[in-house]
Amino acid sequence: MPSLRFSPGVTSSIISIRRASSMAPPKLNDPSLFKQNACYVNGEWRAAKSGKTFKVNDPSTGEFIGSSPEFDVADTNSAILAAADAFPSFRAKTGRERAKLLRRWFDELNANAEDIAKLITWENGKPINDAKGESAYAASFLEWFSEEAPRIYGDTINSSNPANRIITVKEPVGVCGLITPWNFPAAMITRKVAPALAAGCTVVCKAPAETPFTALALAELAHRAGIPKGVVNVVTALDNTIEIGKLLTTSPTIKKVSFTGSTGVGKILMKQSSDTLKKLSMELGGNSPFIVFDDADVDAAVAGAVVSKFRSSGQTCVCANRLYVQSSIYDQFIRKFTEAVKSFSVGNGFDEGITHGPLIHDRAIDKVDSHVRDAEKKGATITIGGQKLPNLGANFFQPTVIRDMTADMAIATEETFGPVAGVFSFDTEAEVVRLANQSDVGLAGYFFSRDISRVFRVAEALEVGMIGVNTGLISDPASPFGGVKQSGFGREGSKYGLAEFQTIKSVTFGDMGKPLQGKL
Ligand SMILES: NC(=O)c1ccc[n+]([C@@H]2O[C@H](COP(=O)([O-])OP(=O)(O)OC[C@H]3O[C@@H](n4cnc5c(N)ncnc54)[C@H](O)[C@@H]3O)[C@@H](O)[C@H]2O)c1
Ligand SMILES: O=CCCC(=O)O
Repeated sequence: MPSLRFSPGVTSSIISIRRASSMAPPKLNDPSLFKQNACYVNGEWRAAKSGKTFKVNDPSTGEFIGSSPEFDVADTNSAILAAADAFPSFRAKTGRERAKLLRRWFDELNANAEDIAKLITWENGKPINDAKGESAYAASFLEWFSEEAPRIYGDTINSSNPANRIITVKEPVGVCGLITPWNFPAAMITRKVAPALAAGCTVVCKAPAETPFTALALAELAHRAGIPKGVVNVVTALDNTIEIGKLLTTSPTIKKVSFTGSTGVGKILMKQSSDTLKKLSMELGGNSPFIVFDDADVDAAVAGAVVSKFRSSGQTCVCANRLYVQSSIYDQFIRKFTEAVKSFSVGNGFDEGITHGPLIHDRAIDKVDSHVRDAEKKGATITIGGQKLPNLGANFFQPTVIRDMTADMAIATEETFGPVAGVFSFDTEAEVVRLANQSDVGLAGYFFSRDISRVFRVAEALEVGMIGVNTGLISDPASPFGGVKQSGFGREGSKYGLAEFQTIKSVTFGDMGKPLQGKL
């Protein structure tokens, strides 16, 4: 298919259009990883009892990729029962045994990374190099938590009663319901499943309807790694999504729900979970501020803004959404940032040299377009991009930079989730911190500065769960990932990610006698 490249010196014009090598489906090295019409339940591949399926289309071409089962409540309940049956023996394994299973899954994923990347690009649209990066990122959670599994520690605590002794034991919370989004079809799953298994939990994962095939391929690799039947179950649905969400949040068998997605859906799931008082992790939407102070290295800030804003065509929850640049370097930043965006190549993620793919669907395009039109109408200036790209396909939008943004524009308060960088100007540190914090959500925040006291001041003042200082990329299995305010609660990755799947049991030993006193 055609691709579009931005030309230096010309705003948003096409300088190269070339044909893709082939519109044919990608060839997998191992075609058996492409699981159609079957979900993974109790170690087996099962169709929906109703026989119903839903269609999955390539967001780049609109072409049909394949069908996945439309699981209903009864089908999903069988997965919950399988996870419940598997729980007692899986929790009884030692941490070292669980570590070995996770490590084998990690090895399987790495051995099949090329195929997993192809599946990601096919159903999500991101460029193949980004998809390879995601496959490695997904594997990194399996590796990280394989290393955490044997290192689960409790405490010994001094009791208030001199005759007592207290210890704590970390236990797996139980059967977990996991719901993940399409923007990282592999990594959002392993970031939940790996700590769950490390802790000794079993899981039912509801894969997103846009990207089920990556999820099902991960299940196949878990199977090959020898993960016991029922420990990992992956179900898919489109029309029955809401019913399955209700089941996962109301079933008394499920003890924990971990959700990644929008704040609106997170609130619904949290309400539904209240009757059974489930443990919850909510990784929800963001509206990240990205601040450039005038003492910053401007070139580094531009590079950081490019990666933070335009990674996955702006479809990550930690993407910069509001860029604030200090007035004395505003014009310089805009010029360099616009130049950097001109070097992007937009097109089908399988094509050579493509840096940015499509958005996931037409609703995403409509939202992006409405944000751009709103800013334009209210007086902002587009320095590059700003239009849909129908020549490439229905889901393509030009990477866009907009200057002279003001607080009344939609981008100031709403997550765009697309390739649009709205750049605001500010004068003082206090002003920009106030603006940055004027948001209901608080997932990530970024700023560039070389003043060490400002670095600490601003990092402490921003109301977000994660901060990048002089970097636009903060994702790392070693770092706790999660938000504050209406970006949710709970952390993924790191030792805190494991704790989300554990409960703490205290054991008090009475009648232990008084400590020895006097001269021994
Ligand atoms: N904080 C994070 O770690 C993180 C990561 C990725 C995406 N996100 C957020 O996700 C949003 C984009 O993803 P989206 O538009 O697909 O989000 P979404 O909330 O619409 O969907 C996310 C997942 O939830 C499922 N879902 C939707 N409604 C449901 C319901 N009523 N019951 C059960 N499941 C339901 C969907 O099928 C999908 O699998 C953005 O707001 C983004 O910031 C957050
Ligand atoms: O979109 C959310 C996840 C992004 C990441 O882990 O870097």
